[in-house]
Amino acid sequence: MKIYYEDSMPYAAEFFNELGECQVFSHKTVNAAMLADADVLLVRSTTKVNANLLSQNTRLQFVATATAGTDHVDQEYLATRGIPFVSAGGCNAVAVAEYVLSAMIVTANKHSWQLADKTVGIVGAGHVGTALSSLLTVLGIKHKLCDPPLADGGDTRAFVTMDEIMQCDVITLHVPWVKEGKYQTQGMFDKHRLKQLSEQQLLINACRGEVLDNQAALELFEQGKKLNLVLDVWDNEPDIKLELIPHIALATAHIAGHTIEGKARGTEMLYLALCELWGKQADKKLSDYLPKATIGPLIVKDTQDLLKAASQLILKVYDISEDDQAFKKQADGPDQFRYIRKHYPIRREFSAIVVNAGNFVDSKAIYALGFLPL
Ligand SMILES: NC(=O)c1ccc[n+]([C@@H]2O[C@H](COP(=O)([O-])OP(=O)(O)OC[C@H]3O[C@@H](n4cnc5c(N)ncnc54)[C@H](O)[C@@H]3O)[C@@H](O)[C@H]2O)c1
Ligand SMILES: O=C(O)[C@H](O)[C@H](O)COP(=O)(O)O
Repeated sequence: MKIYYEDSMPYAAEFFNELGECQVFSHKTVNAAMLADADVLLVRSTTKVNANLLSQNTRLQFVATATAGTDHVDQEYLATRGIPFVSAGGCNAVAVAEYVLSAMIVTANKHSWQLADKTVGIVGAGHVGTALSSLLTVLGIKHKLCDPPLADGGDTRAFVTMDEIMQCDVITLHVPWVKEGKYQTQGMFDKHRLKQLSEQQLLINACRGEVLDNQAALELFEQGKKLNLVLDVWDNEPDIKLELIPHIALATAHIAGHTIEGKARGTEMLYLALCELWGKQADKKLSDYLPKATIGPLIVKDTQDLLKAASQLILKVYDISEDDQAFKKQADGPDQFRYIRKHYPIRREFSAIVVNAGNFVDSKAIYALGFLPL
């Protein structure tokens, strides 16, 4: 069996080499002829899987993406050919939730906000929204969820409307890119919604660029509107609107989910799916491959205030302002956008970091954020 996988999938050789004959490709050069003899195609979000790419292949029996988002895959087309498709929903939910926390802490420090007094509006209560909600609950930060598809489907959590979300101090977007229909998300934050935001609010987009109208944001900034935006994702990546970057409070290159764990979990999920499809015993696991963290053990300095103590720890593990500075310095076109993503430094999740909570008044809460006890 020939297994083709994208070169940006960590540990793909370790997971797939024994399952078949592996071929590695880059999204920049992959084409229909190259994939003509593939039995299995494994991608990340940078490879567009469609009729054109698969036009010379008649033997594919499995396509999968090691990502949460699936907008780069023409699933209708795969269905017409009866090719099963799997995605890695949830693989990087914790990474994105930790990214959002870092963005909130950096913003709070910059503007002397007390996060304990703020309310966070989470749009999209799937894997990422739920992971973020859990972290905010541990930290005692008030938050609201908006997810009409889940509400309509019988999810019993308390949901609010978008109008209520618009009143929140922090609004963070975790929806798929849906181009049309009842639950359309494309252009969800259009000029009308962006205009309603005040300088006191923070809007974070770490889902898909097309959910927030980038052109409208640029026009508002150019008219003098003050908006507090954190953007990890951009309209039309990698060829993004460079003029928008200087206006963005924290700007990053679609790396919110790029912890080692987040990316590698995606690979592991596809390995498990392929083993299941072929009725093979899965005998490999991610924990055998992940390196030990180079940070830590960290020590909790503050002994009383959970938010203060947690914020210090979180910024030691992941300080988004470092990514923001590097991005603003380097991003000058599509090649550079790709380069920054491909050469993203090693980032770990809280679960890889040992913390000595010492005499801290609420050590259970520290470990509930995911950190490892000493
Ligand atoms: N920046 C990154 O690195 C990164 C990482 C992971 C995911 N993502 C993006 O974030 C999205 C969410 O990830 P996830 O793993 O939580 O996906 P998910 O599918 O688990 O959750 C998405 C949620 O959005 C809800 N939703 C759909 N339409 C909606 C609407 N109109 N209004 C409100 N809610 C709506 C769905 O019901 C679902 O619960 C992904 O689709 C992907 O595009 C980006
Ligand atoms: O949808 C996802 O899972 C994320 O956007 C993911 O982080 C994209 O990363 P990429 O596949 O582009 O490396």
